Amino acid sequence: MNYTRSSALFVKAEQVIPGGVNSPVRAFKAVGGIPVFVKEAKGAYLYDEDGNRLIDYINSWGPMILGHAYKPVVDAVIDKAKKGTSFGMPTEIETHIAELAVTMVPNIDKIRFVNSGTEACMSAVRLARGFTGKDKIIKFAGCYHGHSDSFLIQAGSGAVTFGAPNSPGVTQGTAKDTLLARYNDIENVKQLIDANPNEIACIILEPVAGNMGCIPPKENFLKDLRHLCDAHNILLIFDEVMTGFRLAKGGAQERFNINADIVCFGKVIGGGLPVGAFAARNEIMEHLAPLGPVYQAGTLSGNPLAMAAGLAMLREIHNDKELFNRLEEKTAYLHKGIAEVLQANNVVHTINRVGSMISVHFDKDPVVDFDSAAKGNNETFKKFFHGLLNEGVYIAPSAFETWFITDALSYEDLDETIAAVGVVAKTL
Ligand SMILES: Cc1ncc(COP(=O)(O)O)c(C=O)c1O
Ligand SMILES: NCC(=O)CCC(=O)O
Repeated sequence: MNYTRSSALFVKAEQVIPGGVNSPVRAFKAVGGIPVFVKEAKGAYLYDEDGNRLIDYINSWGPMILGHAYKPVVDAVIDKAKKGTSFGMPTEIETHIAELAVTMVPNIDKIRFVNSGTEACMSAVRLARGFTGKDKIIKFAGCYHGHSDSFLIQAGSGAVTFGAPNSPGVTQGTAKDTLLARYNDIENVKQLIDANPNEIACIILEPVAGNMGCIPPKENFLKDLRHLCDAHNILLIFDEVMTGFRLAKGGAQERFNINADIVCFGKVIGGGLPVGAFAARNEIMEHLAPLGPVYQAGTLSGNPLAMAAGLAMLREIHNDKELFNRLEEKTAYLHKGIAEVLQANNVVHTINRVGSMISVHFDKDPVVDFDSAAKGNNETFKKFFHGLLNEGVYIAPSAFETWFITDALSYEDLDETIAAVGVVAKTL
């Protein structure tokens, strides 16, 4: 593989963009080397500026569940763009996507659209505080809820990849209201609740963690959190920015049959355009401006292009009865294939998978929380990453990320990927 043009473009970008990237996870700092510059993408493939074809397992970090440049989504955006790109006034399409989302997702009456997952989670916590009249929140080490101040406390994803899970710039005043728990450890959550009686507004979590690799919730973890929240007048917030419209039509709530009080969305709901959303029952959403006193706003919120992309995407997902089965089967096939070749080459590993989220960890022990994820051998991961890139397979340049499987992947693509892992495994 030749990356001459990517290298040249990166040098130029570094002159005018910090680190040459507009989001840190795109940099290759944790694995070394030069980020690949994309020229275009179609279906399961990226085509970079040097003319390389890569099988894509990042998929824009989740949104492209049906593949890149998916025709119904692209057509909807082109059609809308011709009619004006932003009005700052209500449009009918906002109601259409809201109606569809409320139909697909359990236990929500109303949904408010914003521009990113960060905004969705930030607003959801403000709403929970406004609704309960309490200040503190519980979050889990290794979970990532975007880059707003309250969440950059032992945050996962790029924050941990680059060694700043507690970012400078977050004030002590803000940090003291975020209590930190261990993922999958219900006793730890109980201790925090007991130590802060009547002070906790909400517990926010990724119902399947995807920002420290993929970590499934242990049996009963979500159910026990639900019971604790009910017993202590705490709102349960599911951050479904990754899992929403990916693990099932109704996301993790449907898949695990647990109701959250507020649900956050991003990624898939925008079809690849900048969209986030948060949703809840009427009783909670009535506290939001202009109905209630909790303020939240946005010049570009509900933007017509973003709503057109999101609506086209949700319609496809809603109408395709077999989509989630296909995704599950493809991901299970990949899981089995990778496990076999790593085992055959005596590479110590653990693979986690839920639905179409999967991650490979270079450690023999189960990966169930942040500490066990951080134990993975990063030197092996670096070789694995670069080895796969050299074979034309693009995974996230960090061990603290999940792979996202797209329906555009064929079984030939999966076989090619497994063969590439086989080649790389010999070098680990
Ligand atoms: C679970 C989760 N929540 C929130 C976010 C923040 O979303 P965004 O990057 O759109 O701000 C992300 C990813 O970025 C995420 O994975
Ligand atoms: N796990 C990483 C993400 O989901 C977000 C990507 C970004 O921050 O650019």
